[in-house]
Amino acid sequence: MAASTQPTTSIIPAYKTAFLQSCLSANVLTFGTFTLKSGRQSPYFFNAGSFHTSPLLSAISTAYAHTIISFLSSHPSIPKPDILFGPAYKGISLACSTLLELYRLDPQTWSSVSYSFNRKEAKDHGEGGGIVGASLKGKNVLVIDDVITAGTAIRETIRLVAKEGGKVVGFVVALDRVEKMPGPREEEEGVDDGEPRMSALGQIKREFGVQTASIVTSDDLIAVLRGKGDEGDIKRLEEYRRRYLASD
Ligand SMILES: O=P(O)(O)OC[C@H]1O[C@H](OP(=O)(O)OP(=O)(O)O)[C@H](O)[C@@H]1O
Ligand SMILES: O=C(O)c1cc(=O)[nH]c(=O)[nH]1
Repeated sequence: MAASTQPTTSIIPAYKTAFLQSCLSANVLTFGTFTLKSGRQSPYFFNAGSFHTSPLLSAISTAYAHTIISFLSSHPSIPKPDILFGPAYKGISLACSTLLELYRLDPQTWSSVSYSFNRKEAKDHGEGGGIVGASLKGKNVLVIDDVITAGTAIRETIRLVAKEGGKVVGFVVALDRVEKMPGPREEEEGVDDGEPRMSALGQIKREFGVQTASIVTSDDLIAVLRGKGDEGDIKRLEEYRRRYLASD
């Protein structure tokens, strides 16, 4: 039989399209000059805090829940998580609302899973300590966060979970900015040396053996923005991406 000459089309899952639409309606992407956690100056910023109404919170947690379910089913070696952990601050509401959505979709699997998050400042009265929700001791922890850029936050979280006696078994973000890891010069002086480097997400996989997934990447966001956003904003975004785009 002759090979088909039809171009192959990839099917985008409905939850991903719905999530991208809700990113547009929530104006989750803003343009300007933003100093990131890594110190990079970015012309765009993904603000997960924009998902602050019930329909938007439901849209983002539905997208996380479907991503997590397909992530776990495509990585059968990942042990069943005991905890969904959301790093402060933005991870907090995301972990809580996503756990509810996972329970709604599959109560049998998710009813025994707890949420947990850290305090940025430890509390020295009442229950005290730096963790709110379930204890991490001896637990398999699935981390969910809003965005990954240079990977500083997930490294801090892996260290924190280990200090609390748990083990990070997976990491899921809404947006992978697909940016390269900072080199030594960037870490010391904040200056990019122009060398190609692996993405923060790829490096986390390689260094810690932690499997990762994202709902969308910056490519997906740019694709939906094209033709809708301001030309100058998109041009600056693309210039920035050319500079920091990861090699993997
Ligand atoms: O991959 P990275 O370079 O670490 O950047 C991404 C991290 O930066 C932000 O955290 P931040 O602590 O700034 O924000 P928040 O308190 O608003 O959650 C964001 O929520 C990610 O956790
Ligand atoms: O790298 C960051 O700090 C960062 C980037 C981004 O797009 N959104 C965000 O909340 N933080």
